[in-house]
Amino acid sequence: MERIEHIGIAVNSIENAGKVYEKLLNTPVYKTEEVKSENVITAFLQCGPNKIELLEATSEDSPIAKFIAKKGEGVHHIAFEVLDIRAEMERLKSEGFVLLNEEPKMGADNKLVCFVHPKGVNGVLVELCQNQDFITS
Ligand SMILES: CC[C@@H](C(=O)O)C(=O)SCCNC(=O)CCNC(=O)[C@H](O)C(C)(C)COP(=O)(O)OP(=O)(O)OC[C@H]1O[C@@H](n2cnc3c(N)ncnc32)[C@H](O)[C@@H]1OP(=O)(O)O
Ligand SMILES: [Co+2]
Repeated sequence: MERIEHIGIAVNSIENAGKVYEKLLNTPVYKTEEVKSENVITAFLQCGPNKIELLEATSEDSPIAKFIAKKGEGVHHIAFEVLDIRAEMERLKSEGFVLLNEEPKMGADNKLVCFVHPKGVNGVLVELCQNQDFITS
């Protein structure tokens, strides 16, 4: 794992939360993107070397809608940057972690992503993400 790439925050409204985080971090939302496969709209703000990813559900069966219904708005996941996502997925599987997708899938910001079940990580949903530029195979 290289570094924390982003922290994902589940919000009811990207528009409203975007304004709050722009004030908090004193920097503008630099990108918004819909990720249809996850049923979310995302908005990104840079915070030093890391990013904050705001996530709004686009449907009731979105993981974000389910999370907010249970726990309310708040920190949803921590994403770690990896150089070789497939190798890291194999390593985590061999360590007994439960992966939520068998193959890397496309996330926001041109990244390949994989999620690790929160039950095995002390209640924290973990995302692995690899910049597409790092793909070697
Ligand atoms: C935009 C793309 C990408 C990026 O590029 O950055 C993203 O970040 S997408 C983010 C949204 N996508 C995901 O979260 C995908 C992975 N998540 C899942 O597969 C599911 O949400 C889940 C984690 C497997 C939970 O789904 P499910 O089992 O259907 O929901 P439940 O509500 O029944 O939860 C079971 C259990 O897990 C706890 N839970 C759920 N979400 C979280 C969470 N984010 N952090 C911590 N714990 C979580 C939930 O509370 C339940 O616990 P118990 O009640 O104790 O059983
Ligand atoms: Co994320």
